[in-house]
Amino acid sequence: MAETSKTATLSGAFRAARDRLAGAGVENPALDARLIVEHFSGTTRKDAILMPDHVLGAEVLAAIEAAIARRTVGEPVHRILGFREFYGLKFYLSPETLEPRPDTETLVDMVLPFVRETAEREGECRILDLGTGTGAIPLALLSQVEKAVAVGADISQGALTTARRNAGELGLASRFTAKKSDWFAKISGRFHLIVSNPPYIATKDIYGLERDVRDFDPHLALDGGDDGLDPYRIIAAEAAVHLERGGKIALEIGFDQRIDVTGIFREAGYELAVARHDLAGNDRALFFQR
Ligand SMILES: C[S@@+](CC[C@H](N)C(=O)[O-])C[C@H]1O[C@@H](n2cnc3c(N)ncnc32)[C@H](O)[C@@H]1O
Repeated sequence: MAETSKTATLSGAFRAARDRLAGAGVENPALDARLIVEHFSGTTRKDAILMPDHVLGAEVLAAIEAAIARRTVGEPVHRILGFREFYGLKFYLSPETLEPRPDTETLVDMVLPFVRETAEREGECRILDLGTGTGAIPLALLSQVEKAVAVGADISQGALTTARRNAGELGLASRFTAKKSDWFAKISGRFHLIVSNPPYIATKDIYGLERDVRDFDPHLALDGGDDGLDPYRIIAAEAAVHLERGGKIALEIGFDQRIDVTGIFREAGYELAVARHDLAGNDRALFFQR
């Protein structure tokens, strides 16, 4: 990164970073260079256009250099920045949290009308998110529906600390409770909506995943057991006593799991009400009712 160290302007730092990432074979070098340079220099896209000759100090250049070095060896750009945007909101990450993915916005879009209608009709909508990670799903819903409240459950204490932080940063802490629980084990009460993006990769497939997922997302967030379906079986078997009358269950699934997951929930007495594709056209979200 010697070139960046010598280059003290905003545009120079960006070019050097982009060229370094391109040389290392990073997939979107210009985008990642921009995210890194902007973040560590505290500048915006507008600054890059309006003041390309803005001089960056030695400390900023050193931080950019360190970040570029991490990116060249495969660390995902949002892990380096420490946050990722989801549903237009900023979510801080930690080693214990999955990076929330754009595909999961499909799930939020699918359930949002139900959350709004329930909140209007009942005066509130109580949501339980199983395996909450950063809190991305329930916090996105709370940001859209003022009369909604949520419990975000996770078995990982580190994830819950991050989810609590995100709720606070987003001004949603008064309507969000982070709860340590092995699925339903410590959950009490009934909810209008149970939502989950559980770990759904078969154990044997984890080592074949893309390196940025396999090496940087926590395996606890990925591993769904022998066939990837264990969490769905638990949720299908135990959800009923936690659902309000007319309550629904919404799940993210792997691209090839629609038939299996629908079968698991049918056997437990649910019918598939809605199925949604993600932006790539893959099956991604299922909505069940009794
Ligand atoms: C695929 S990640 C989803 C994270 C977040 N909901 C999202 O969509 O970005 C699955 C989450 O389930 C949690 N998890 C794994 N096993 C669990 C269990 N037995 N009980 C509760 N949560 C669990 C993981 O810690 C992880 O946060």
